Amino acid sequence: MASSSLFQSPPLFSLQPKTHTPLKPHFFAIKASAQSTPSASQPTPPQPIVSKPRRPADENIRDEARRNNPTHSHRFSAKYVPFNADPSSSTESYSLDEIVYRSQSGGLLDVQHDMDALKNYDGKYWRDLFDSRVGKTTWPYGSGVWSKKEWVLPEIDSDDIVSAFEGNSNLFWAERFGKQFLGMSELWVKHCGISHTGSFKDLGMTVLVSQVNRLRKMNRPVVGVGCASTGDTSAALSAYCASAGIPSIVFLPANRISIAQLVQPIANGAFVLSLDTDFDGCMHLIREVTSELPIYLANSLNSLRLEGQKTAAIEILQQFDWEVPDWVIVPGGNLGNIYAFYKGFHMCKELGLVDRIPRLVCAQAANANPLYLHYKSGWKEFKSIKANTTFASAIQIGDPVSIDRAVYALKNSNGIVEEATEEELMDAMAQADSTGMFICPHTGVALTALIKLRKSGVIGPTDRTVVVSTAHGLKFTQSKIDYHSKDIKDIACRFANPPVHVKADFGSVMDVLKKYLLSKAPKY
Ligand SMILES: Cc1ncc(COP(=O)(O)O)c(C=O)c1O
Ligand SMILES: N[C@@H](CCOP(=O)(O)O)C(=O)O
Repeated sequence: MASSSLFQSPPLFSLQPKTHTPLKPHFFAIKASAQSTPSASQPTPPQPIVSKPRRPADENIRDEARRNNPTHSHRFSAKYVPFNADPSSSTESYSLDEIVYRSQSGGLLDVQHDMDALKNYDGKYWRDLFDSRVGKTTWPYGSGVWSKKEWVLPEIDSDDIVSAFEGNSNLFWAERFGKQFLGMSELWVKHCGISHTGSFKDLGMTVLVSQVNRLRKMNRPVVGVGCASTGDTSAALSAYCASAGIPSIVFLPANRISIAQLVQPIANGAFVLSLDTDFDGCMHLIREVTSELPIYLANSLNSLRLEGQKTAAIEILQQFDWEVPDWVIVPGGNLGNIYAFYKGFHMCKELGLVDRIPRLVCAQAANANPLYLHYKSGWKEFKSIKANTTFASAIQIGDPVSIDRAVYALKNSNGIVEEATEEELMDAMAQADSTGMFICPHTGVALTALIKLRKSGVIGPTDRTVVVSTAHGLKFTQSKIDYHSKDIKDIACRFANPPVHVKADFGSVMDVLKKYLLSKAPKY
C-alpha cells in the first residue's frame, strides 16, 4: 500500500511489513419454571451469583472458585462430531480431550453439546444465569465467554481455564452514523475488537488455549500451539499461550500484516515464522506441520475456537435484553466467525432464550471474495481463488477452511453475502470514524455491505441492525494514514481529513481558524 507523505515516521525495526441487562436487584435465587425444575436424580444446577462475603485476604479468585466447587461435578457434556452429519446415520464422535481436527471423511468437525441435558432448564433459567454473571470478577465467569461455560466447554475444570476476562464488549449505538449516512435509527456496532489483544479472536482463543492447558496437565503430547495468521489469530494465540506458559508458534505471510499485529506475537514471546507466501500458503503449511509435530492447531479449522466465538452472538441478545435484532453483519475471511454467530443465535433459539434468529450478512472484500462469488452463482460448486491485496488485510483469504460452515449458516438464516471494493471499504471506514468511531478496514467492509443493502431497500430504516466490528482500529493506523494523506492510487479518498500545516504565528493561525469556523457555523 502507499506510504504516507504527511505522517512519515522512522521505521521501527527491520521486520517492517510492506505492505445485560442491568442486574435486577436481588432477583436470585432464581426459580426455574416447572419445566426447568431438575429431577431429584440431577445434581444441583449451576447457581446464579449472589452477593457474597469478601473472600479471605490470602485467597485468590481461582482458589475461591475451587473452594466453591470442590467436586467439580458436571452435568453437561460436549463432543466432536462430523459437521452437519445426519445424526441417524453417523455414529462418529470424539471426546474433546482427543486431538482431532477432521472427520474420518476429511470433513469439518463441530462441537456438539448434550442439548437434552441443557434443555432440562428453560430459557428463563439460562437468561437469568447468564445475566447474573455479567460484570463480575468471579472466576471464571467474569469473562463474557466463560459466563456461558455450560454452553462452551462444560466439562473443563475452572482451574484449567486461561482467561483475560475477554468478551462483554461494547454494543455501541451508532446514532450519528445511522442517522446521517443511512437514515437508520437502530444501527448498533458490536465492538469485538475492544478486547485484550484487539480482535474477536480472544473469544475463541481463551477456549482453545484452556483446553490445551487441560491436555498438557493430562500429559497429552502437546508441546506447543501453532497457527497461520493474517495477524489477529496470532496475536490472540501468543497472548493466551504466554499467559499460561505454553510455547506458541505462528506462521505469518511476510509483508502482509500490519506492524501493530506483527509486534504482538513478538512481544508475547511466540516463535514467529515470516513466510514468503500468502495466508492460504501459511494455512497449508501449518496443517502439514501440525500433522507431523506435537503442535496443536489453533486456527478455526479447530472447532473449539468457534465455541468461544459464538458467545458474541449470545452477548448481543443479552445486551438487547434478549430481544432479537433483525440483521447481523459480519466480515468474513476464513469463515469460521459467521458460523460461530449462527451457532450462538441458533442455540439461544433451541434452548428457548429467544424465539427467532436474525438474518445474517457475510461481507467480503471484493479483492478476496470467494464466498461472494459462490453465493452469486446460486451456491453452485465452490471455487477457491487467489486473493488480492486488500486494505482489509486480515480477510485476504482465497481458500477459506470453513466454507461449508459459512454456507450452512447463511442458508439457515436466510442470509446474504455482499462485497466491498477498496474505495468503498475505505470510504465507509472514514465516514464511520468521522462520527466518533475508530474502526478497522474489515468493519469498513461490513459497513459497506450495510450501505448497499440500505440503498437497495433490503434493510429498512427501522430494522435493528448490528454490524460486527472485528478488530481495533489502532491495529490498522497505516491504512488510515494513507487514506487521510490522499496517498492511495486510484482512490479519491473523498472523506480525507489531512492535518493543515500552518506558519507558527498568531495571524496565520487566526486566518486558518476563522475560515474553518465559518465553514462549520450553523446555517440559520
Ligand atoms: C479483523 C478480522 N475481521 C474478520 C475476520 C474474518 O473472520 P473469519 O476468518 O472467521 O471469517 C478476521 C480473520 O479472518 C479478522 O482478523
Ligand atoms: N484473520 C485471521 C485468519 C485466520 O483465521 P482463523 O479464524 O482460522 O484463525 C487471522 O487473524 O489470522
